[in-house]
Amino acid sequence: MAKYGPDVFSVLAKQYGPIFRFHMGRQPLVIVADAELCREVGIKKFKDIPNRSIPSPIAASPLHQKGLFFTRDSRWSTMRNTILSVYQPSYLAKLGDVTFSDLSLKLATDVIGKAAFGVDFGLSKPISDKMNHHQGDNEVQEFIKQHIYSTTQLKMDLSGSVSIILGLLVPILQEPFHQVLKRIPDYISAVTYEQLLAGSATTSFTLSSIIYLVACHPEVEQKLLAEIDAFGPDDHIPTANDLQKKFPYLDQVIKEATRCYIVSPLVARETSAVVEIGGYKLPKGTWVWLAIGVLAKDPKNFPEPEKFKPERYDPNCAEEKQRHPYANIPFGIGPRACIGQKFSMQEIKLSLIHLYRKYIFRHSPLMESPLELEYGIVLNYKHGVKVQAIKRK
Ligand code: HEM
Repeated sequence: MAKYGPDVFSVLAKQYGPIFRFHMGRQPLVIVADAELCREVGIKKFKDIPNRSIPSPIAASPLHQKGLFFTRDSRWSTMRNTILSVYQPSYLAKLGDVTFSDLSLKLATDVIGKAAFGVDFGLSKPISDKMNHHQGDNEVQEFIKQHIYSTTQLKMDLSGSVSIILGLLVPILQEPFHQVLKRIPDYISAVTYEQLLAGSATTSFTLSSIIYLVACHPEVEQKLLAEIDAFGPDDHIPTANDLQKKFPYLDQVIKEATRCYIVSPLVARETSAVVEIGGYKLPKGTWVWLAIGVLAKDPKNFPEPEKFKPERYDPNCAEEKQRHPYANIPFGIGPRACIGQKFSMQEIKLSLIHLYRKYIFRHSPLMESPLELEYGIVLNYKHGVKVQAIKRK
């Protein structure tokens, strides 16, 4: 099998069309790579395909199966409603000011730490502050260190055989995860840990993508800085409402960056009854994987899909008006979509506003070009996004 890398589903979609069937061993699997069909799966047929089915080190842990990702039906909906209340925009406003650090994973982990656990991990504080900061239990610090290690070091090998390509992990890579999960009952439940897992690597990847893309598009940078500067002086902190309404260009930049670098190229479901999608009758127990990474690069909806053009999301632009509403769904689709969407959008906006008020960024000569990606728990930058920060004014 050729070495495909993260674009494996684009290659398969070109070969087999927007919906194609597979078997993984005896497990029937359907891959969907078209906006309209994804809508059908996500909304119309949701009742028939409620739970996830991507094999992963997370799914392998019996403890984690108690979390939101892998529970079903009424238990899932009770849990989800409880958790959702934490991630309302007004809740983030109450958390106060967040300072961006060059390590966005630490920043994102800190923010979730405060929101989900009410604990200040202090990861993104300068070292001098950390010395004075109440660190609490050493074991908690050790747990967080392991968490950061697991989120960055776990790899899915997408260049191996089909079964590996389709998401199975080399068992040895599961070990760091098991180490982390073993510690959880002492501190927090599986559900809260899930928030940390789902909310840190994803948000950090998106922040890094934006910094990377804006740094090599001076016209975008100029427009973005103008919008941020026009909001007011540096000590004028935007409210939740300001973030939603007063930064339309920043919105476009974030949407376009999540399209160019989609953090989770696959979204998964499993049929719990016979169901018909796109003319196929799928038996109960079929895995349905939505290849949302392929959608995001579909030239029908995004002409010149490889180009970074935030203006394509301008509400007045013809491209935006004609586009299928589910053409780019980086947070998934339907009742089972990401619970942290609004929360992470606010977190990303607030971080970027703070950041661009003080700095602009240029690519470091130490960074490879083009950037190399790899699969971890979600998509990740293989060698990181390396930039030089230049102080403004
Ligand atoms: C840029 C940031 C993020 C991206 C791109 C992202 C993406 C996703 C995607 C694609 C899914 C699967 C949706 C589906 O199956 O239809 C998902 C689910 C989920 N996300 Fe996020 N996510 C982000 C941030 C967050 C944050 C900050 C949190 C927590 C605070 C979070 C918590 C969750 C949870 C708990 C689920 C499972 C929901 C369920 O099964 O009902 N995510 N996310």
